[in-house]
Amino acid sequence: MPILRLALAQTNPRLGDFSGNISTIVGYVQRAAAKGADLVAFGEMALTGYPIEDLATRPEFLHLARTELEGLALRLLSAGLGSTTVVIGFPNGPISLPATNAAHSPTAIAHNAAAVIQDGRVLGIYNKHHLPNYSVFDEHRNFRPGDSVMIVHVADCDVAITICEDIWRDGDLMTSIADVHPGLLLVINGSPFEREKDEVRLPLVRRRAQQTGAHVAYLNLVGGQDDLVFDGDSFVVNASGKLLARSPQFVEDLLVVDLELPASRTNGAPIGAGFTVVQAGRPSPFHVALRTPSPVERNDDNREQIWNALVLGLRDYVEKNGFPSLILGLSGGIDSAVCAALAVDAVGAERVFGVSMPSDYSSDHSRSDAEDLAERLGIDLRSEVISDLVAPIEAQLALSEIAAENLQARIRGVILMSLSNAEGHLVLTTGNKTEIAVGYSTIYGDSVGGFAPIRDVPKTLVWELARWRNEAARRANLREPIPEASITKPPSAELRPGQLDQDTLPEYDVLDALLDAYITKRMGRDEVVALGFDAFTVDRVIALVDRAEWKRRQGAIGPKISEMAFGRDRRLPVTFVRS
Ligand SMILES: Nc1ncnc2c1ncn2[C@@H]1O[C@H](COP(=O)(O)OP(=O)(O)OC[C@H]2O[C@@H]([n+]3cccc(C(=O)O)c3)[C@H](O)[C@@H]2O)[C@@H](O)[C@H]1O
Ligand SMILES: Nc1ncnc2c1ncn2[C@@H]1O[C@H](COP(=O)(O)OP(=O)(O)OP(=O)(O)O)[C@@H](O)[C@H]1O
Ligand SMILES: NC(=O)CC[C@H](N)C(=O)O
Repeated sequence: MPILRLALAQTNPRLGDFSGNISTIVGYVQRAAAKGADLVAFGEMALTGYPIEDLATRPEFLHLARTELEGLALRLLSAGLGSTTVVIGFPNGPISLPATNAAHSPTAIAHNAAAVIQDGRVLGIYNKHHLPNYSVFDEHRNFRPGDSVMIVHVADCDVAITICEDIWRDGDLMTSIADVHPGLLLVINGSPFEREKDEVRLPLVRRRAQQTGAHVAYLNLVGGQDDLVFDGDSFVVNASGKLLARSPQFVEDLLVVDLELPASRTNGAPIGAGFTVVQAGRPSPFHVALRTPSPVERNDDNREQIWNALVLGLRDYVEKNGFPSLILGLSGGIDSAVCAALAVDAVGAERVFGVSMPSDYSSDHSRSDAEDLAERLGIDLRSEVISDLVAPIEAQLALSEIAAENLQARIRGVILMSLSNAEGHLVLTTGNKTEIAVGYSTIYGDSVGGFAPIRDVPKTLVWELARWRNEAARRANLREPIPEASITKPPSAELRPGQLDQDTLPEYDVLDALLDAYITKRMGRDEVVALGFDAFTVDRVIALVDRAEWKRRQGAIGPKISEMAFGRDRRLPVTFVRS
């Protein structure tokens, strides 16, 4: 049986940075070729970054992508890497610019595609069949579906190529692939992280292996792109679904494996309508057997995965947008403490700046806990007392009650944005998913900021993550980054004397369970009540959630970690009458 030496390049592209992405790609092909790989695969849209959204409707962008793809093929050839077969995701648009500007056309003009490159040329292109159009995906808006099945003949083996959503759907594509009996099904992905999604992907891939009788190589992107985090976690299973090799999550990686596959049935010759067969590899030279690495030991602790996803999402937002540093208000509470710890893990303590902004109602511990946090994290902390800034506005406008309370949060927002303008920091807004759900924040106040690291993290999970992060530090014999007092104190906005969150909101464990039913599980009011929640509380919470939609529309983006994040995942009208 022939042996295919397969390399999966789990890269972190920067969207639109063709020259940076191509340098990375050439580097990975070089490393893979040095290990004798016959085939090197890159992720979905690894050339451009993913998702490209409406850039897929811009002819100039598509034309540039095509030119860069052809340039990559020539660059690989001139670097002596021409004989290695490369599969890479890119947007496949019209080769020449149309006379009229197709960006104004309502019809998609491009395919979400994978190119097969060898000997300085693009040998073939596979266009994704199944375009996801749910959750965060809008691929029917931006792409046309493909209709041909692709088999690449390489190293005496047949390799079927698919892209991400293709393997999530039963039907003709999977059946057609099974009929050809390829040795390997290669699926290149841009599959965003969600907690527990790995528990869906692996069984799905195993099922496809058994259905097609082929080994399956699942290759994912890694990195943060706006509100999405790609976790990598690429892996290979054999035809019975046994896990052979696996890349780590949340870092770039090159996974090289030897796969003993059935000999090619196509021999690179055409096999009929609906199929594209690409003759790529020459018979592979004699391989010195490779010791396939045993699959990376996975720590299935959900909290660790979520923490790492949040860190990567924040780091890549900062680095890919070129921010030198981060700034956030430190109240001594748990949300700002967790955001600060994430920030330090993402970019290092020297690039994180905290501001304590006490008011007349701030407790002593709000200051001392913020100081303790800053000291533990090794970050800069300055103090800006807000009382003298609040007083004249409050007096001039004769503000009282909620208007006066919110003014304090707004003055803090002004301070943070002013320091951002003056010193160049990106402002982090510290709102968690629970508060964002019920609108428990001051618009243009504590919701001010450019990135929201925990916007998809419910309050009860914020506490769990804080405990996990401290445990991780203890296990490594390091100092716990988050003061215990910030974890155990009752949450308070401290906008009036003695204010507690629970004066206004149900207990957080009840509230989070209720929100999970209404938001994540999309249950109706009666279904939520039937779960055992008090009907009055259900009505009140649902009303708060629905009424806060306008605030969410204006909120900063942040990493998605759940199956139902606010934003692209959950799109509801602002103006509507609830019946
Ligand atoms: N549909 C809609 N479209 C456009 N605008 C709409 C609107 N509905 C209300 N508005 C506007 O919204 C304003 C009210 O919103 P906003 O000014 O935010 O104020 P509001 O939501 O009334 O009050 C903020 C709440 O958040 C709490 N808070 C504040 C700060 C921090 C924390 C914390 O613990 O982290 C909690 C605070 O205790 C209070 O309960 C109205 O004056 C109105 O102008
Ligand atoms: N005294 C303060 N000094 C600095 N920042 C503050 C202060 N009070 C509030 N903030 C900022 O406003 C955000 C909202 O804080 P608030 O205390 O109102 O509620 P919270 O949602 O419980 O947050 P936290 O758990 O961080 O206290 C804080 O996370 C912090 O960034
Ligand atoms: N890019 C895609 O096609 C992704 C869709 C797929 N179901 C996933 O999230 O893994």
